Amino acid sequence: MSAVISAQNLSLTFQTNDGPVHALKDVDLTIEPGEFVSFIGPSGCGKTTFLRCIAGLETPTAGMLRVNGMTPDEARRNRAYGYVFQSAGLYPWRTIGGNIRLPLEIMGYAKSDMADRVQHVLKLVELDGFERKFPWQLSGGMQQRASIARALAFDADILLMDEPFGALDEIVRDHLNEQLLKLWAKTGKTVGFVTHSIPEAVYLSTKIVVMSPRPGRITDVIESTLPRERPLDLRETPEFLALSHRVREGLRAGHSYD
Ligand SMILES: Nc1ncnc2c1ncn2[C@@H]1O[C@H](COP(=O)(O)OP(=O)(O)OP(=O)(O)O)[C@@H](O)[C@H]1O
Repeated sequence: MSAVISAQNLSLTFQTNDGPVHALKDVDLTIEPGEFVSFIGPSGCGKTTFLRCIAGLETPTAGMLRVNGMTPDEARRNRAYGYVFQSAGLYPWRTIGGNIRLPLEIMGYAKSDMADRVQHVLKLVELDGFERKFPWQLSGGMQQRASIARALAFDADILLMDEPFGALDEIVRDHLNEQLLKLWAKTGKTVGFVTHSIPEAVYLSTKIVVMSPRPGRITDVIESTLPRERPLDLRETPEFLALSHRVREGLRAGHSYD
């Protein structure tokens, strides 16, 4: 099986007025098809920068990065991924259906195909019936689901998600975590997911990447031992707590508390 994402000695240094910022240093990581990989670490450890490198939105200063065997730039032009941001980023003057359709319109999909795709992804995120609503008529959690639907609409096999549920309350977040796992099981996508939450990372992932800042680097890669089927109460099991403990220890070791 060939890797979906493969990074070797990947570094990215930003030149700023205050001198160089080592956002990523010697990052090595392989992500296989169908994995759900979370990136967790304190602010500034390079989580977003790494996701943006995968997406071809930042250019690494050293090392090798391949996405579906291509350079990130080629992969981006091949529409290899859908990207979900922290804020849903829906256009308020477009309906939910109109927002999901927008990338498809830009890519030149046929009208009937677009209509089918919109229906299909709305169903996947359990928003069927909301096509004609405007974003401001939906709750924060529903808006985030609509933005996931938009990222799914064009069949990219990679889903990159940058703290998509960070701004939501815990109960809504729990629900969306459950839904996301179901969606992942149904679609078989490879997911890269940035979070600050240990329970979220452990609950969702097949692999947890712990990162540390200054320079931004990977300090631990944890293969999950949890089953793929994950009811929410799995979070109270000893196995879940042991994984959480390992993530917390990793974060503690790399944290400077300033
Ligand atoms: N365009 C840029 N120019 C200069 N420095 C940048 C730029 N983008 C990011 N950085 C710096 O690179 C480092 C890594 O940033 P990044 O946003 O990837 O961290 P993060 O782990 O995602 O943080 P957070 O959890 O706060 O989102 C930080 O020190 C940040 O200030």
